[in-house]
Amino acid sequence: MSKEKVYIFDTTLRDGEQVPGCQLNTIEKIEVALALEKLGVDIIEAGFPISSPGDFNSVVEISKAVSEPTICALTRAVEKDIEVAAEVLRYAKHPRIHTGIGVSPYHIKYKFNATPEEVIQRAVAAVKYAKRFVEDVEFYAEDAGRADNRFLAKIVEAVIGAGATVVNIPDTTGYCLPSEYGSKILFLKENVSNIDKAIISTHCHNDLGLATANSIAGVINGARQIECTINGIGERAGNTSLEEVVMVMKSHKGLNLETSINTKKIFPTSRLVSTLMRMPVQANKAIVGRNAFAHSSGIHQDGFLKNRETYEIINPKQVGISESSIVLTARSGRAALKHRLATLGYKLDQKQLDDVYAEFLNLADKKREIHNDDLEALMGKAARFDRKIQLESLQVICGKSAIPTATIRIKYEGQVWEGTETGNGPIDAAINAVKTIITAKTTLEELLIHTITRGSDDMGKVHVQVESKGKVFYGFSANTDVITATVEAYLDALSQIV
Ligand SMILES: CC(=O)SCCNC(=O)CCNC(=O)[C@H](O)C(C)(C)COP(=O)(O)OP(=O)(O)OC[C@H]1O[C@@H](n2cnc3c(N)ncnc32)[C@H](O)[C@@H]1OP(=O)(O)O
Ligand SMILES: CC(C)C(=O)C(=O)O
Repeated sequence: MSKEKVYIFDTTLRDGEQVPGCQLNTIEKIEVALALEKLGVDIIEAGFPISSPGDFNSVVEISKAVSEPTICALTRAVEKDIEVAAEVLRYAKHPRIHTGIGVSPYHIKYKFNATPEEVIQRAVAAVKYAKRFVEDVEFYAEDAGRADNRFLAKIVEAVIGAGATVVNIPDTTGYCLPSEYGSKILFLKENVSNIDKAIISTHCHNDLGLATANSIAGVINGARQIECTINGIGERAGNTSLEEVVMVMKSHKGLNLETSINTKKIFPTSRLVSTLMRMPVQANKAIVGRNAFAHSSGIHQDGFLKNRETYEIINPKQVGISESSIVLTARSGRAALKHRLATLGYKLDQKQLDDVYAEFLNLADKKREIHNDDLEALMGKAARFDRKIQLESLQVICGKSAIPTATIRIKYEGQVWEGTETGNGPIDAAINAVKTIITAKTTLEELLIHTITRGSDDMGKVHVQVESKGKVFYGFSANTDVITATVEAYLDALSQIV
């Protein structure tokens, strides 16, 4: 059975741009419009031309720049709005006027102080007026989500009779449950005599987090256009997210619905909109969030590494993300650690892996995320697990007005030794404390401490150079505590001398 097409009506530049702080200039809007064209959207709602000279100009320029998608301009059921929209759309290859009026009891009573019959008359008059200028006229029944279904059917039938090519049934306040919204669309399919002459469109807001679910309920029940935005931006809690509805339809083959979206362009378009609108995408946002394809717990990572589909329903490449990621944290297991170390060129046997894993967990408990350079540091350290002199404990007193003092316990030749010494700083005190135990004649020639600079919780890496009897020995360690790292690096070098 061939799939039915669902038209994607993108309103990022109209409903999305209504978000405080997300306003774009004309050049930025053209950039987004061109990206939407490449993405494959069918309709771009470019703006509300009567609202300001800037918006007027943007719709003109977008109409000139974009050739494939239909360019749509929003209006109220007001003649002047429609005239202005018609004027800008003269430049569009495929123009559409989107006009409409509020249809819920709240809108009819409070916004318009009108009767339902008067609202129907204004709706019909607006559609007829728009038809004078363009063939393609979409009618929106604002707040249809809270409107009485019988009244909605009546107004929808009247505007289709007046020439509307698309009827938009917005859940303006994001109130509906998916079952209610789906039934509303079905009700229109079954109770509007001329419904087959128009396409039914969904336009669902996300006030209860149900925008995607409601839009999908809409198409399951017969709507064939979804209004949506990149990253789900829009008035208040946002609009339906384009990437979500498109990927729901692509993933659920049983729905038998398709869109003309080039899904590989989803991620780049999401980033472009986020950057230009200065609107970060939440990390856990479906499809395009930073964590949407990131696996961070051991059981998931192990399953994912055995077979991607164990924990992924979408291949990230399908949406333009090059690969999934494995984030190493204290919740990661050996499988993930082994995998990452292998990508860094380390092949470990089980014993080595167990040893590094123990060190890894110690570090991961202190840091939020373990990066490759942390692992390189750990591996440098792990290679020396079997050093002759082991640090058992270290306690340092330091700070302003304190005499830097270190007490150290080290294990050497099966015995534990303790020493305490002062110094001109905590590192000097710790090295002096070691010298009270390991008395071999050595010179600490060089001590290099550097941090990996991801923040104050990062690891310090320490390299030392120790001279003994004319020969130079190198020691290395890494630790979130740089004094401990320094002593370990020093003991690493001494282990090669004694
Ligand atoms: C559901 C949506 O419409 S989403 C789009 C929302 N986007 C915007 O509002 C942005 C663009 N809006 C604007 O720039 C301005 O609000 C304008 C230019 C449209 C109107 O500005 P103003 O003339 O100053 O009116 P104001 O915004 O204060 O009030 C809106 C008026 O439009 C009326 N109105 C609202 N919706 C409609 C409609 N669909 N059809 C007819 N009239 C409407 C209101 O009843 C009110 O009229 P009133 O002053 O007679 O009570
Ligand atoms: C103008 C209409 C489509 C709208 O944005 C809404 O009802 O939310």
